Amino acid sequence: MPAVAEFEATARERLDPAHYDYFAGGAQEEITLRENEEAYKRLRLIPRVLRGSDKRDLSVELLGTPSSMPILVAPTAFHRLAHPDGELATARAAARAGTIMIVSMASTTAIEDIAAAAREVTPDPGLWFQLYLQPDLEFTEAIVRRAENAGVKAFVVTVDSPVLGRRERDDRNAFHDLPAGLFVENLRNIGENRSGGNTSHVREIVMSAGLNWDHIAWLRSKTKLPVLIKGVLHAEDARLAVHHGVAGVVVSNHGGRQLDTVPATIDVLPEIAAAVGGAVPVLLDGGIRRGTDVVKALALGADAVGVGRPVVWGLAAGGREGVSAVLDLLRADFDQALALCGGRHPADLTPDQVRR
Ligand SMILES: Cc1cc2nc3c(=O)[nH]c(=O)nc-3n(C[C@H](O)[C@H](O)[C@H](O)COP(=O)(O)O)c2cc1C
Ligand SMILES: CC(C)CC(=O)C(=O)O
Repeated sequence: MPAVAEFEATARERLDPAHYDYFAGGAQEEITLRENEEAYKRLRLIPRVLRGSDKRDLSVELLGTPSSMPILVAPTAFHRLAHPDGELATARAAARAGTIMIVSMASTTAIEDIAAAAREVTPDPGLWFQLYLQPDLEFTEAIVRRAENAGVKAFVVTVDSPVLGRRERDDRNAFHDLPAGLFVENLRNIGENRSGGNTSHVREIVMSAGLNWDHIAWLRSKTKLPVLIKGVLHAEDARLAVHHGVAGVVVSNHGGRQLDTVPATIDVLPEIAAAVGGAVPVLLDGGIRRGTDVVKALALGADAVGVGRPVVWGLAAGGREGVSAVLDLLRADFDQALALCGGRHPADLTPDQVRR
């Protein structure tokens, strides 16, 4: 079974170089981008023995959503740049794998169509929706309603993007707009009354540096669904998140695409897990490429991990089949690493099994 790196190599051959750079790249010198993967290579695993690790069960439940494994599809934008089937292919593959797909608000397919594709595969797919809270709260609320009506089961608010990071590859390639015919479909036809009745109007996503905890309280007052925040790196922010009633925390540096030189997520996970103290689920993404990476993250306190680029590489390499192949590969790799560590279930892994 090919490794994630081989899917990346195939994707690179198939993609327009500017689009490959958009997916692959990080902010500025890409120190954090590299660090996310390098940090795992510095960690060593200590297996437990004679624990009867047959009959493994990889399934978890996160905030009421069951998942066949603790490996989720992290939200990534613009899947139709990677493959013509775009998010439809990703959603079908995630549904087939029985795992949660966190749909990016910046998807190039409407959430209703994504949900319909997933439902072709399974009646009750685990779809969550990532939000960039827009300064126009009425507009944001309309997106929230739209996603709820499509059947999403949680909202994941990205909080690491008060402004967009500077991606120098995109600057060099002058890649700043979607090609003709591709749109951020979730922002189509929302608030048309205020834009003069133009029904094909698609607004641009704006990053809002003005966001604060009151906006999280506002969102919680507008939806009964769990609200997670994504992009936490400071233990005090994790504590504040619990204090403010957030349902879950995603330890993320946006795959090294926002503030460069922040640490690898795996390196801040222990302090964040300690700060949260089990009050809410802790998820992590960034640099997960192997089953042993998943094992390390779970051992150090994550309830589940997200994969961003590996899914995009699978999509670009082979559409739905490619995404399925990547998810199957990560599942098999994790299952094997878990067995080798003496675990039967994700929760069996403990911090003493990881050494620096
Ligand atoms: C091409 C690309 C697009 C992304 N788009 C979004 C997005 O729309 N919303 C978001 O919250 N995070 C976005 N992210 C960040 C991912 O959710 C995730 O944090 C990151 O990809 C994890 O790192 P990995 O790619 O090493 O797995 C994006 C990442 C990439 C690579
Ligand atoms: C629309 C974008 C801002 C998507 C994103 O989060 C990213 O490219 O990292």
